[in-house]
Amino acid sequence: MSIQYEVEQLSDSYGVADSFPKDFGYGEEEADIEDSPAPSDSKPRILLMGLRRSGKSSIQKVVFHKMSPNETLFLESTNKIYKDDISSSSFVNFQIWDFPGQVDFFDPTFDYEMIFRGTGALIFVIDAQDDYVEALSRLHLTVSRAYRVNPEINFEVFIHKVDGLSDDHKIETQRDIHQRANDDLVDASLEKLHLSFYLTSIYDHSIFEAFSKVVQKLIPQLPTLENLLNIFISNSGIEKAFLFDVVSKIYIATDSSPVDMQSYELCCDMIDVVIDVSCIYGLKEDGSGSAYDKESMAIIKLNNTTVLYLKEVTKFLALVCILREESFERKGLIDYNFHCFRKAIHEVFEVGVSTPRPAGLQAMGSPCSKAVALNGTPRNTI
Ligand SMILES: Nc1nc2c(ncn2[C@@H]2O[C@H](COP(=O)(O)OP(=O)(O)OP(=O)(O)O)[C@@H](O)[C@H]2O)c(=O)[nH]1
Repeated sequence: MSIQYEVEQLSDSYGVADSFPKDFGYGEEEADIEDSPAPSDSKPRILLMGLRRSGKSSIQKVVFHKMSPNETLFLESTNKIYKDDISSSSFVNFQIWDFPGQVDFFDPTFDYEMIFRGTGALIFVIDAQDDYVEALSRLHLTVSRAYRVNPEINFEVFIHKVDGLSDDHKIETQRDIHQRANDDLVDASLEKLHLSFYLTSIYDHSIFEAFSKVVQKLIPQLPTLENLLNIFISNSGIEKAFLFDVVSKIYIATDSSPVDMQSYELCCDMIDVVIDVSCIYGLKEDGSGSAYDKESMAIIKLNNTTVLYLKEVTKFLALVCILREESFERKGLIDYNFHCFRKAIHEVFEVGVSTPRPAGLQAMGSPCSKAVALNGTPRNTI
């Protein structure tokens, strides 16, 4: 599949970036369990828990630190809570807490009440390539304790390392784990505790897809974002659009049409290409500057008449669209609608969903509602 590649934001220098640009770097801190929480610990958090060697650190490094899966083979075992505050470089304004596999809930110094009270989602990682009886027992202990402290937590189970299983074995393993985990909850009269299950691996996009679903549940503006995307694509002749968190390739929202993994993977690959090329050619000689800013955009034309179109939305978010080449001939219309869309997104996050529809959305419902559809007939959008 040959591709033509136009990148608008190319610097005139050829500084070679030795790593992901600094403004995508984010603070990392290690702390003992006993450490008193710093103010930043008041942020909602996603906890990554599970037995030793289940894959927690690998997931965090691959998703939020652009580590290649093969490098995770050399990760050292975690013996402290590893708190990764990614909000400085990611839309995901959460802290990812990577717990060491041997956390003992009965340790009096372990303040699990403080931990669970500020938790938005608890991800329990199970190594599907290993015997998971002990993992299921630890899962039950963990979620039942967390639920008693904070029943609002979203409980997510990553059935991980499925790359080593056949398709039949994957389905059988998911069914077995699902059945056993829910039977344990019924036995403990915890039927109201809902577990969500995902088949994941760091060696494909399944881990990004699963994390996307986890994060979307924690975004109160999600319905508004989906509505904006639906209006945008229907008035622009676009087939599919994803709102991506650039650093993690998590999509925080998409339009209402079904998500097929091939489209999602194509968009993830486009983000990787754009950021990697921008890291090499988009920075100044001294390595300063940003590989991604409000001028960032990219167009990739595939040889199957599909066009991938990437546009910056905020410092952390990019819109990636998939459309037909003939639709892309109306780029002016698309860019005008994108302008309204981008303005509305900024207002949604500035104003929050609790207030009346922000002006940006009204723009989507007034000038943009006169946006001429691709077939040339104006139609109302809202
Ligand atoms: N095949 C496969 N291996 C994986 C996957 N994810 C992680 N691993 C491997 O599993 C091993 C353990 O990964 P870690 O991320 O260190 O596991 P952990 O849960 O953080 O372990 P502790 O730090 O001891 O708690 C490493 O060798 C990883 O390369 C996966 O999706 N598939």
